[in-house]
Amino acid sequence: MSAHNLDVSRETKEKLEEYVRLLAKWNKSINLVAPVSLNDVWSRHIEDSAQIMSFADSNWETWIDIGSGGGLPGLVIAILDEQHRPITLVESDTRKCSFLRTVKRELNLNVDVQNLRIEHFRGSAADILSARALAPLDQLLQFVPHLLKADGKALFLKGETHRDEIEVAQENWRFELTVHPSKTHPAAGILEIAGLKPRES
Ligand SMILES: C[S@@+](CC[C@H](N)C(=O)[O-])C[C@H]1O[C@@H](n2cnc3c(N)ncnc32)[C@H](O)[C@@H]1O
Repeated sequence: MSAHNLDVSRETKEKLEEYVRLLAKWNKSINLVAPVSLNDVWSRHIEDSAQIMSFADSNWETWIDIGSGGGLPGLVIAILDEQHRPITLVESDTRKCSFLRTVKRELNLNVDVQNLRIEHFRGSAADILSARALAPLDQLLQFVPHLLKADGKALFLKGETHRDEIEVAQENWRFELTVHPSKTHPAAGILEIAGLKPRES
């Protein structure tokens, strides 16, 4: 897999390639991704992040990515979105935020990097909320009422435990759920969640 397998414009391919170059460069001093995963960076990280775009309604106006780390999926979405709509990246680690701001500047991306814990974020709710490798679903859902509009959609990239996580979360929450199989990991899934309500005890 390389940027050349993605069906995007030449300019977008060049931005993705520059992002991958910066990720590999900064990863020598900050643990943005597991070093070994860089051997397969296009499939493990870029394609994995990019696949969630097709689950977002095309008319979304604002997007929040929480626990962005090295920008996965938030920066990949910002690069791929040819309408350059605003994306907020919430990340508590200051050094990772320096990386996110460097990529923003170098690639001229419409992202707002918020260096704080999600619990302290006081910005407006968004149409789309995303997270990858951040926390179990039950914990992620606690952030949704503050960060997602009532008619918005959450897209969570989950690993092989997602079925168990859904069962636990359903004890506390009611929600509309679609599980999309991951294109990059056979046991992984993308959880598309809407209409979240706390379950009454
Ligand atoms: C396992 S990493 C995943 C990073 C990225 N999403 C990815 O898939 O590579 C989790 C990230 O969430 C950040 N994080 C953890 N708890 C957070 C919180 N409460 N608020 C904001 N960021 C948080 C960590 O600093 C870390 O960068």
